[in-house]
Amino acid sequence: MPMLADPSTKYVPYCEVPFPPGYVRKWPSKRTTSAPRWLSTDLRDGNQALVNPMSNATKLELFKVLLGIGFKEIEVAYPSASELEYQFVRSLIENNEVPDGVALQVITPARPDLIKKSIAALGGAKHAIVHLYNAVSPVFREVVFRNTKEQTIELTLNAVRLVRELSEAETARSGTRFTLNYCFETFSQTEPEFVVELGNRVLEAWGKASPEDKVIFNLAATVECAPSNHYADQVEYFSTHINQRDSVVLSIHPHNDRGTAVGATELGLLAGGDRVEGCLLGNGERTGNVDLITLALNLYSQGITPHLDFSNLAEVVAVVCRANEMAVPTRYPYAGSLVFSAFAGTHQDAIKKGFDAQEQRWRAVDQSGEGIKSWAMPYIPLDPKDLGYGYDDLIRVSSQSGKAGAAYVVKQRLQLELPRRMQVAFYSVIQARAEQSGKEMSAALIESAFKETYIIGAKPLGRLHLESYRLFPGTPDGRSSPMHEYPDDAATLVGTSDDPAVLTPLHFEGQLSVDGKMRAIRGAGATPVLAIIDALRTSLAIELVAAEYSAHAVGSSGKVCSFVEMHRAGESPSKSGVGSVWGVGISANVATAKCRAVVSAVNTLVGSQALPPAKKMHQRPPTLWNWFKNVPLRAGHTPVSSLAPEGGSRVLKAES
Ligand SMILES: CC(=O)SCCNC(=O)CCNC(=O)[C@H](O)C(C)(C)COP(=O)(O)OP(=O)(O)OC[C@H]1O[C@@H](n2cnc3c(N)ncnc32)[C@H](O)[C@@H]1OP(=O)(O)O
Ligand SMILES: CC(C)C(=O)C(=O)O
Ligand SMILES: [Mg+2]
Repeated sequence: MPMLADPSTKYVPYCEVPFPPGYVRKWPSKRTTSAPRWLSTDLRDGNQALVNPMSNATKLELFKVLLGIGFKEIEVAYPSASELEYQFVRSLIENNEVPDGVALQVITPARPDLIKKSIAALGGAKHAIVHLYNAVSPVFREVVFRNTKEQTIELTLNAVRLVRELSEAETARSGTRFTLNYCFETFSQTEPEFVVELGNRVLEAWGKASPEDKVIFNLAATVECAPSNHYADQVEYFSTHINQRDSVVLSIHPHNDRGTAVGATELGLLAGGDRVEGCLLGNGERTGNVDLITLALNLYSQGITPHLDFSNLAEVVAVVCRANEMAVPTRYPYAGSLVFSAFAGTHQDAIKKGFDAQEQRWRAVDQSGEGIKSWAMPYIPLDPKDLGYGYDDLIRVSSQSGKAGAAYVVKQRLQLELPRRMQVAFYSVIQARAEQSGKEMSAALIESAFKETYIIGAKPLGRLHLESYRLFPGTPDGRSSPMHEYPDDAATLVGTSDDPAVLTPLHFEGQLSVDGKMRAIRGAGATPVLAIIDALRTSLAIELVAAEYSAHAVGSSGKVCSFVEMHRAGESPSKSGVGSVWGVGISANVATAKCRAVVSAVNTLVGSQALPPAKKMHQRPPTLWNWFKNVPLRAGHTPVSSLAPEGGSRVLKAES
């Protein structure tokens, strides 16, 4: 059957709440400033909707999780539904499973036999809440109960009187304190004036509501049939018309048929609701009850303590899913596996910038001792760490991602802060691989792509590999110059001492493996970078230019990472970096990091290009090399820099 061209021929919209003309609603201008009372009905409303209701062992496990989260009111059963349900309540009481300060709630329909059974189940509890319900809307009155309004009131009051009588007898017998929670089932579809009339009659029949011993009225949106503002109007109407308002608690019990149970609850609380009944992850009949996790964390992210602890949300989710044989959609608020992950490039860029800025802000707070370390993160409303998640999955890279995403992963995994132009270059590597595979580039894949691209690793990966080297001041014939230490490593960190003007000319000699064959290279320059470039130019017959250079310490590892952007002489790269390549070098020694970075870049530059054979002069160890090998180290003098492949040194102890 096709959908109707005019659905109004079939569906009747909701009726307005009968506020007097000119009435100014209070709820729209209110603001939530504290958490409501919470009632978990996972073990009743949630359980009754399951394909396979929970065993009592599972119910007990979930009950303990609910206690751990901090619930003080828990609806544990529908004791008249089955012997198992009844026994569950008895076992909680008899086995002392209920801590002080926690109230057990059970539900019962307004039928004498079932009320009796329910109250009997509660005997011996410290604090019990009898949740009595009957549906009151026109369609239920007419179709299900075939009752007039008066008969509906009569049915309700008889049940209330019976609850009072039996509960008082039980109090006398076992000392259990009882509270009445009367539920207008289908409240949200019932005439507001009738609900108020019925509520006032319930208060009369109960006869003992007081500010110290309040009656709870459950305003159930048994079926969500209208927008959330309408529910708020209904709650405000009830809240402002019911007698003895200071002696009643308004409980909000929304279902999610229109997908707006959370919004309805939040507005219902503004409108006068004091207490919320719902389930973890919104389990329950049809589209479920309102989700208490979402509600609590919505409050939390507004700086309001919910008095519910979800600091290990994944564990709670696992238990709830197992108990209910359900799965959480990946996009589910707070609990879904993807809700703290960004795939889209602009989101990743904003998050990366957000973290950088936040780090600075928080450092300033630490240093000054003033202000708060407030969370202000683009796209992420709540710190995932507060829920027990890490930041590992925050940025996930696919072909929809941009440079910032890959750069973030490199920073997370390798503690390397890529220069902006290098981010662009590395992004093109990742983009190509992502497009080729059509799949996500996991953090591990990004890390290995980075290492492959920039030839970082324990084993020589590229065609060129610097096996060992010496840097020393003076020229190749400067054997008369005494060896001395290169200016303090720390001073070379940001490249200022790479200024040729302030440095003594340096000579570079090294052993370079080219396509697996070792050759000696040498050159001279005002800085380590220029000196090794000169050596490579001579040996490989490539005119090279270093365009951009930077370095930073690698976390607290004691190592330094150098980045160098290079291109062939005569080819100037575009602003976006087309025409240049990047190299990366990491070492405890700054000069070594620089040399490695240059070799890393040159590896990419040469690609598969044929390289000239080693020049004869380099096929034997150069004179100066021999001189170095034989000269005894003078006390207080150490080699300027030396490098060997990780895992062993050919010549001198490695400093890498
Ligand atoms: C919106 C909610 O979540 S309400 C809670 C719903 N939860 C459950 O129903 C789970 C447990 N329920 C059960 O185990 C059973 O339905 C029982 C034990 C309560 C009743 O079982 P039965 O006696 O076999 O009745 P059954 O469920 O078939 O029908 C309900 C009867 O109770 C009446 N009824 C329904 N709700 C109520 C109520 N709140 N108060 C009084 N009578 C009610 C119906 O009109 C119907 O009466 P009828 O037989 O005279 O026509
Ligand atoms: C019976 C009540 C409490 C209920 O679960 C509902 O109306 O949804
Ligand atoms: Mg319900």
